[in-house]
Amino acid sequence: MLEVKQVHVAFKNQLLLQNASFTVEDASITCLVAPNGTGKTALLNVICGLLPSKTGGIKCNGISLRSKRRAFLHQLFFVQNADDLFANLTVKDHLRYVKKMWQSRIDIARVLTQVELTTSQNKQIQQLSLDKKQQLLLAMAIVSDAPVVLMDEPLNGLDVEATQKFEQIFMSLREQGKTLLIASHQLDSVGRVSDKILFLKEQQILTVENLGQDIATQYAEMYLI
Ligand SMILES: Nc1ncnc2c1ncn2[C@@H]1O[C@H](COP(=O)(O)OP(=O)(O)OP(=O)(O)O)[C@@H](O)[C@H]1O
Repeated sequence: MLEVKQVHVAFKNQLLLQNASFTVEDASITCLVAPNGTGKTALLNVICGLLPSKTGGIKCNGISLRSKRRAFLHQLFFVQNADDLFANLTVKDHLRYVKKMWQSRIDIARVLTQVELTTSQNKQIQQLSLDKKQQLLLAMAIVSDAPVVLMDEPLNGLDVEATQKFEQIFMSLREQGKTLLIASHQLDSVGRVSDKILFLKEQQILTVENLGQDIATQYAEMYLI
């Protein structure tokens, strides 16, 4: 379980999160939804220790980020932006690196097949289209075998078929017991895969169970009306 308690994030004159708290249950998919620039990426960065929170604390499976940072980070894999991949390294280089860093036993060849990247495994990142980079980021998360995966806009740049494939992989990871926290603007996908939705509004997190209602309508009521 991921527990975020009373985090506070601000940049210069911009307050993004104030005493924001929520939990993410084991073996679940939680989606983080909010308009551009409200702080979704900042929150993911706080959870994985890349940005400090002035107050509160974060625990993953009972391990505190503040007091046991290394053990905490071993529990997580953060799927960041495709721009953060190393341009001159290959797909396979990235997967080998993750396997080593997370001391994982996951078979890279199997994951390459799962995400349909086998034929691109020896290509450098600079040769890849955005959808292939997104496939690689997802593959890295799977190879890490981390119990908790944070993803920042993993569906950006994907067509309908690739989006469906990603949704299936998210759900199969949940079946395997993985915990996913996904920031996304793709509200249809959010509706199909999430157990809970976190709406970031007025520096707070509002948690809503996904009971099959229309997410776009909820989003409009929350932010547009
Ligand atoms: N390192 C930083 N220094 C200063 N301001 C920052 C920094 N990182 C983000 N911001 C600002 O914080 C605000 C929130 O940014 P963030 O990227 O978290 O939003 P977001 O909800 O993820 O948006 P999007 O949906 O567009 O990805 C933005 O106004 C951004 O310019």
